[in-house]
Amino acid sequence: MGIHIEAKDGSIAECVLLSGDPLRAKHIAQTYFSDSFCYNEIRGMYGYTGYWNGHRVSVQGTGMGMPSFSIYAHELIEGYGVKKLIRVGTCGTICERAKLRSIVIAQAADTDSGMNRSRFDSYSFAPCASFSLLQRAWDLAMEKKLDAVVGNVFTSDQFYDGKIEEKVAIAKSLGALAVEMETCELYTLAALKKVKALSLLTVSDSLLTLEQVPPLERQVAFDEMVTLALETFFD
Ligand SMILES: O=P(O)(O)O[C@H]1O[C@H](CO)[C@@H](O)[C@H]1O
Ligand SMILES: O=c1cc[nH]c(=O)[nH]1
Repeated sequence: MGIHIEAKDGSIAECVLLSGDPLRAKHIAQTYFSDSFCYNEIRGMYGYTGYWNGHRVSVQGTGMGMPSFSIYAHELIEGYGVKKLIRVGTCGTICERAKLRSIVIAQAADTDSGMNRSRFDSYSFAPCASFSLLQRAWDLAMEKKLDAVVGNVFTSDQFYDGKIEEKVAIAKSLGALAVEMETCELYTLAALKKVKALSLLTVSDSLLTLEQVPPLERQVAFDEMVTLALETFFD
């Protein structure tokens, strides 16, 4: 039992899906898992364990931004022995290749966050996906002919950022595909704690055209990404 997760020992699977929105986590458990139960309600940050195609799996809400995400990922790994984590999130596209509802498979993450400067001082760590998960997700996405792209993302510290246009221009010029708020911390914690991690992101809006998917779809939809994540764990 941790400060933010009240699950009993042994009640969280080794493979965990991570969603910023706790209601997306609830929806995933209700839609994809059999025999599921809710192991966490602290702060309304739902976590569920169940079975997918006979495999034991969990899903946990993380909240938005690296500090919130970090608390849940830390407690899952240190307190409950979680070994593989796949984020199933949303992102804003900043490139022509990723359209609304495309899946972005995050190979690595740029950031404007100060968290890794605080951790590593002048050492500039490169947060990147676990290659085995990345390769499997990519191969599956191609096999299934999904509208998926692989590349870097920009993990931003602020959603409403007065300097977002300048930052996106830099990120875009360096080849980043999309903006979101957690992947850098996921990949950093995975390296520090020797676990495997991948970030899959469905494009919910465009910073280029300002199009958006409707809010309910952002909360519950994105079936292709969730199925891809589960198949990546258990292929
Ligand atoms: O949909 P989630 O997983 O929350 O991800 C994205 O959406 C939130 C911003 O609206 C941030 O957490 C960002 O990373
Ligand atoms: O962080 C995020 C997530 C979705 N869309 C954005 O523009 N930013």
